[in-house]
Amino acid sequence: MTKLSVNINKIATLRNSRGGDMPNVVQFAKDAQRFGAEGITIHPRPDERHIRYQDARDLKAEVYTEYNIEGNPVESFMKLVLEIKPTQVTLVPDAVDAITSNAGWDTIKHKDFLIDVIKEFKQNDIRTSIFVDSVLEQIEGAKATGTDRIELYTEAFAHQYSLGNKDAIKPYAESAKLAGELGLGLNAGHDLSLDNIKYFKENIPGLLEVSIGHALIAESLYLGAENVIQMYLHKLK
Ligand SMILES: CC(=O)[C@@H](O)[C@H](O)COP(=O)(O)O
Ligand SMILES: NCC(=O)COP(=O)(O)O
Repeated sequence: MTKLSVNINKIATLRNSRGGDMPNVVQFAKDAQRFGAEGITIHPRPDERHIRYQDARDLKAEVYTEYNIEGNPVESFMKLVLEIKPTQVTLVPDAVDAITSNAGWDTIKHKDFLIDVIKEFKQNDIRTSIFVDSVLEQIEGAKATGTDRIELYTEAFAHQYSLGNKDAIKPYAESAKLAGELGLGLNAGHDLSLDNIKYFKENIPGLLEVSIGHALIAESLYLGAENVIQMYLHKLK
């Protein structure tokens, strides 16, 4: 069974574009859970251009499924996560100016840093996951940090799959196998979508959780547009 955690960063991005409170991110999280989401993911960035630190606090009371907070463990992020104590923290090595996440950790180079950070979260009963590329040495390096889980960075798979290259799944399947042998829990995310999720799931053993945001929100807009346009037309009759 693979859990679906809905990433609601895009809801905050849409809200921020007008400066008001529409759509309301807490209400969206409540509704997403009512619709069946098994987790809510947010990724607060230091410049708060998507989800804000205060959103992260406001969501705490309403997320009764798995609450997953992703981000680079800079001081302000560490403080926020330790204050909120979500179900899971996913560590992502984002540059401050990255448009979106674009690489996994170098778990070998940053081993000592990751060991310290992971220890602190685990001492506070927060499950840890680290964002990694599908490279076997990096999965072994992740094991050495003491993390509970890894999250496979799936952007390359999603891109290649969209071009028809189904073999792009191979490094992910090998990484998943190794993670299972090492006793690491397995999550995945980035650019997963209605197009590629079934194939990904079918080929990745032991997949515990996927976090999906960008495509899920875009698909929701598109699949909902006909209904909403019809509702406007009806009210304008
Ligand atoms: C960690 C990851 O894979 C990203 O997809 C991220 O969570 C998305 O964040 P943005 O919505 O800020 O691009
Ligand atoms: N961890 C990945 C995530 O939360 C969502 O990524 P995306 O679907 O917005 O690319």
